[in-house]
Amino acid sequence: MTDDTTHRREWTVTGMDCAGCTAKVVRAVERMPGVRAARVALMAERLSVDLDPGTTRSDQIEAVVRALGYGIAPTVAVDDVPEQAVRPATGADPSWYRTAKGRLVVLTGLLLALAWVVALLTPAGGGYAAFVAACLIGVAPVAWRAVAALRMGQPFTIESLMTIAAGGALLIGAAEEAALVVFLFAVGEVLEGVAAGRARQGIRALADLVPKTAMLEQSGGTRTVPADSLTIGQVVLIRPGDRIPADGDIVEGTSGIDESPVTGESVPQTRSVGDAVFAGAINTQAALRMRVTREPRDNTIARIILLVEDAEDARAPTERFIDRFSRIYMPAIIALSALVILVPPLAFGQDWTTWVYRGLALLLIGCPCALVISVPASIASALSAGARRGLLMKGGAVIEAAARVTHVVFDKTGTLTRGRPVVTDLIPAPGVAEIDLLSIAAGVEAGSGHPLAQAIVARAQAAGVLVLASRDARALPGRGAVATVGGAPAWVTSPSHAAEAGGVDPAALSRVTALEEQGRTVVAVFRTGQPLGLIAMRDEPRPDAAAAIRQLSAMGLGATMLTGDNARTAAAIAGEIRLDHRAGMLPEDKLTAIRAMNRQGGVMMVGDGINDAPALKEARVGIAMGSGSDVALETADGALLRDHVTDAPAIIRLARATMGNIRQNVALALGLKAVFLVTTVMGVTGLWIAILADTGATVLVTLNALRLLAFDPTREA
Ligand SMILES: Nc1ncnc2c1ncn2[C@@H]1O[C@H](COP(=O)(O)OP(=O)(O)OP(=O)(O)O)[C@@H](O)[C@H]1O
Ligand SMILES: [Zn+2]
Repeated sequence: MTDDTTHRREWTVTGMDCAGCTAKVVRAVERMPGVRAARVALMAERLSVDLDPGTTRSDQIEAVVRALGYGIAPTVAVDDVPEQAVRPATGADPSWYRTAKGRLVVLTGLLLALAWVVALLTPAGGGYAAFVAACLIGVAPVAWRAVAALRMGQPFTIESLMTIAAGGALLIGAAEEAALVVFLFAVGEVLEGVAAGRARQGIRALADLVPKTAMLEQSGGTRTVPADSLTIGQVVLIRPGDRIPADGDIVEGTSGIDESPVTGESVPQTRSVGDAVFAGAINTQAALRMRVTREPRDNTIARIILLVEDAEDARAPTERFIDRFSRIYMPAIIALSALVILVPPLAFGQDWTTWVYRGLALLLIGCPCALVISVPASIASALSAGARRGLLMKGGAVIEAAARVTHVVFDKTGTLTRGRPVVTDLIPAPGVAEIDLLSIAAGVEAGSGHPLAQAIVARAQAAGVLVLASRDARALPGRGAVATVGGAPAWVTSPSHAAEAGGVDPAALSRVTALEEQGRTVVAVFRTGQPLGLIAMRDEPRPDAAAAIRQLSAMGLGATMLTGDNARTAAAIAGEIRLDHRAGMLPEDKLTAIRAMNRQGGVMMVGDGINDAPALKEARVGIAMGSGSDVALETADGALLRDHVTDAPAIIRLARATMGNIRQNVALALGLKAVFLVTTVMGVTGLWIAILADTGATVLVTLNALRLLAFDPTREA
């Protein structure tokens, strides 16, 4: 996005409570010269701007945002000082009474109380003047913000509606009510801020998991250093009970690691020398030494937080609809209120004061805060509720698509099965020694990352067999691998591919069938025209795979296993887990199958992301499973960080609950508006009820969204 003259800059902006606020900031900044694009992440309180610093300086942008009534401070200049690109772990929001909006509540409240006292003591009308004063002083900062927005080309803001309504009320002599409205408006703003802050904290809590300091090993002992100063290759000491300060590999010690903060996995895992551990996890038992493998800002948890925060930008279609709706809604209400003020007195000779009053109250109904916050509040709560259990979704669009899924497709290896096949049978061809079969096969597979390859190499190492050196190693996707071993090309492939190449002796094929019917995967090893034998492996289904499929069908969802493995092995495994399957699929077959299913409805594909990234992309919703797959987190639409198959139904449950919550919120916000629209025009409710209704709706909507934080998607309904 950024070219030579454009730089991306980021700020933390405080005081934004709803999408109305973010729109105001974005529109104001985007009008400035030299600004290519401006984006605001509401829950992350982040403004990022691509700008040409030669045309507009950062402090000019800051001045504009401040004029609108928000706080602003630079976070990072991503491409200017990359080494500082660590977001400060911000703590909780400041207490409400320390914010500008909080001070306005105190001020307007005191003025109102004072005016009431004056009114009691001076029945002759001194009270009226006191209410006028209270209203004017209270509305001044609001009017100031309205003027700032107006100067930036935004006439219709909540502040401008407020200012007109309060000013109009004064003109028709309703000073007491005007002062009350100003006070209630200030209270509402604070309540909205508190509610939005609660939603934010769920995400921030993740950042607080990484300890601030680390014990760096140096010649002559350890030294306490800030955790975000660690660099790759440094060795740190982690005492039992400590949190791990960075992603790294253990170089000394064995301990139980509680990864629940990062992945949601609640059972501590035993980790030992050579194993990877994540920043934020807790070392439960023994002291460990660990070598840092990732810069602090690339830590898995830092990437999860970024993903969750940025997810807000991937807006749900519902959300975009509401944005468009509220853009029409405000002007429409203003037009309606003009009609209410003008038509009855002019056309029907009715009383001006009554209808001006009703028109002004209608203006306050025009405040779309509750409506515009209804979707992002639910989404933010859902994202952080999911993140705490290792269920990640990249934003509202993914949540919406996941809620509509009708069919779930699973990859077999590493998803429904453990992905750690174990060699069960070695069947050398006549005249071939078992050792040669194994050492040649391991030689071919040594460079491959395929789970079958790893099983063969592991078996060779365990048996103390020399792994022959190889060159020109190459994968035959969906079929096997080939390499030059000991001077001659050698293959390890599926028996069917080997049969075509003349690399299995026909007598062996019945053995293959028998092994495959037991759910084992068989590969044939051969050189040009010379069969060397068969190797059988078995990859156990994950313990919760069958439960996951049962849950999915209870939720009315279909489930299918796609595998490159042969039909008999696939049928045996699918029979154990009890789901539909399609076998013998080449990677491109998987794509075609998913494309066809996409046409019939929403398909979610769950895979380990290692060799099925294209299929994950093709599916309506692609979910990568397993914390190990770094690539997948970036390319998929979401991820299940724990190796639990039951998290697939869980993430759909979360998505469905979120969409349900959003529907409730939209209905609540629109319903309340509709009710008070009618009562206002009929004159049943007045000015201060109108403002109370808007604030009340905003608070109700946010509270309802916060219920999602407590929703446990892993529990069956
Ligand atoms: N490196 C390899 N060594 C031996 N056989 C292989 C190798 N790669 C692929 N094969 C053969 O090709 C088949 C399909 O492989 P593919 O990688 O497409 O599927 P998979 O990952 O094993 O299973 P799934 O599709 O369920 O993930 C395997 O069952 C195996 O017979
Ligand atoms: Zn707002």
